[in-house]
Amino acid sequence: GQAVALVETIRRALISGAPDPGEVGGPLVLTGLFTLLRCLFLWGRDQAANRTASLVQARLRLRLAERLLDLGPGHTVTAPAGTLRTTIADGVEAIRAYVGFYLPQVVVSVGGPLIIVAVLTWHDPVAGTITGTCVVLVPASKPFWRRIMGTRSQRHWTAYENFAARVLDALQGMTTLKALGATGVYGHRLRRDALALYRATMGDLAASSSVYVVSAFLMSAGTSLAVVVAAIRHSTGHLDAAGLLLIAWLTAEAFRPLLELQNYWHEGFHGLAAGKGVFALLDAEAPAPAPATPVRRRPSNRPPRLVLREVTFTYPGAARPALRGVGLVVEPGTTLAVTGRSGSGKSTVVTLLQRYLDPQSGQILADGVDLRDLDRDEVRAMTAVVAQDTHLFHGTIAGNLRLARPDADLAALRDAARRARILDLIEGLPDGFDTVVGERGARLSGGERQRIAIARALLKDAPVLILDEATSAVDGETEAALRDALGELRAGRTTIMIAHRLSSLVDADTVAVLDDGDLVEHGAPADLARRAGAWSDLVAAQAGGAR
Ligand SMILES: Nc1ncnc2c1ncn2[C@@H]1O[C@H](COP(=O)(O)OP(=O)(O)OP(=O)(O)O)[C@@H](O)[C@H]1O
Repeated sequence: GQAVALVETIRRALISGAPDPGEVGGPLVLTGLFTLLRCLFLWGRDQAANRTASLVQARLRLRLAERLLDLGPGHTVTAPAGTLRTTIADGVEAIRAYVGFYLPQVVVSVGGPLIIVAVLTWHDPVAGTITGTCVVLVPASKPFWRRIMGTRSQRHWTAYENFAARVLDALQGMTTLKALGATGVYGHRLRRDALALYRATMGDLAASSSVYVVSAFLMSAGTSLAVVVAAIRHSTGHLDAAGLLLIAWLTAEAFRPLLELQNYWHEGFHGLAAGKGVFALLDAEAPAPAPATPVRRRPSNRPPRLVLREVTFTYPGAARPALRGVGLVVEPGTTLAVTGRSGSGKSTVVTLLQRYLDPQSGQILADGVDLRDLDRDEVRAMTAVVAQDTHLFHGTIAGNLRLARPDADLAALRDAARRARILDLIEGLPDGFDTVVGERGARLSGGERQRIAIARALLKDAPVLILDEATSAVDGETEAALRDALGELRAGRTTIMIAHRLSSLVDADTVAVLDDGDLVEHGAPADLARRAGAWSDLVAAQAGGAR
């Protein structure tokens, strides 16, 4: 519209040689209106694109976060945290360009040129045919490029994910790397990954600039050809000067959306490559899927009787089972201690009890109900864990404690902290419960973090308690105090306690000794001590080690 009105203005003003303001005024106003309308449409397009892209991004992030939380730690057994981070942060960002700019531009690039070519053909069939042919040729060459671009973009994305995962790993393991003096070796790996990323990026860019050059050539050639032919037709009297002007303008306009699409092509392919990771995560099969019709265990706050019945579990990709036909019973309110050599399967018992993963065969029952049939929220609510490596989130101590019970008031927090023998320490800090603990609780010692975990478990007040090397990070004096706190925590709960140090198992009602995934001994500590079995061997080995 803009082109037609402007050419009409020029035709009336200059070409016809009669610049009558009355005659020129109409098309001139129309030109102004069309120009304004075009600006408004462009603004509207950008607004709509940005809004759509932001909405898609926000919803995708939300769904991915929900999915990740739903998949739980069982999923990270096979997917490195760095890759997941890249998928959620950068992958969704790349999809923004695909959804917000590339896809709308595809619509514009199909609709716009079609309309313009139709107007051109109606005006001058020869110019219309030439422009139409070139307009079709540009996208027709795309399938060939698509294959090359698709592979290159995927390679680039994979290299980017690897590099990002490596950097995150280095940041998380910085202390270990420094302590091992391995920063050089690791730096070398980082350099190798960075170089691979550089090569993949260059390959990707080379492919995309080749596409750009070929398409730009087709577009320029098409425009020039149409104008040259129109000029010839003008010289032979088939076309007037205004018609020539209109063809020159409209031909350029017909290619403009294609040129703009070209600019988004590269980003579009990044979005596609990133999309694979995003959709793979959304479609990932839950390692412990929710039951179709969940069963409720009532009353759910009563300590349950836990039974492991012939449980066999093999980690994905592992050559041999981590647990083989393990059968155990933990009576309500009693404590079972699980011990055994390193790698014997103790932590795997804990992982299965929390239902992060499901055993391939056998069952884990709580009051006779298979964990697989329980509502997953109930399984999570049923257990509190105090682990060897307590994770504290960046934030205040109160915030970390309230993760266990969001509605806990200060009095409840103080009570839990007192029972976990950590109240004095917290109140001695400059901001008390509002002290920020730093990322991963870096400002607190291992023992202090563990006591905060005990306070957290006390607040959660779950009927099943899992203690995974709970007193490993504290000195002898604190351990004695902690043992009291843990005794209090264990009261009235079904407890599974994992420990290497046999001294921390004396409070257990029963002991299970694992060896290489097999349950080799099971019974009361006093009975086991009388037998010359695996337990006695462990005691003897530890006594020897101590000596
Ligand atoms: N994510 C995993 N993928 C594959 N194999 C695993 C994985 N986690 C553990 N394993 C293997 O399963 C077996 C049991 O491991 P588990 O962590 O349960 O032992 P553990 O008795 O808790 O050891 P530790 O006392 O050293 O913590 C080991 O052989 C271990 O190598």
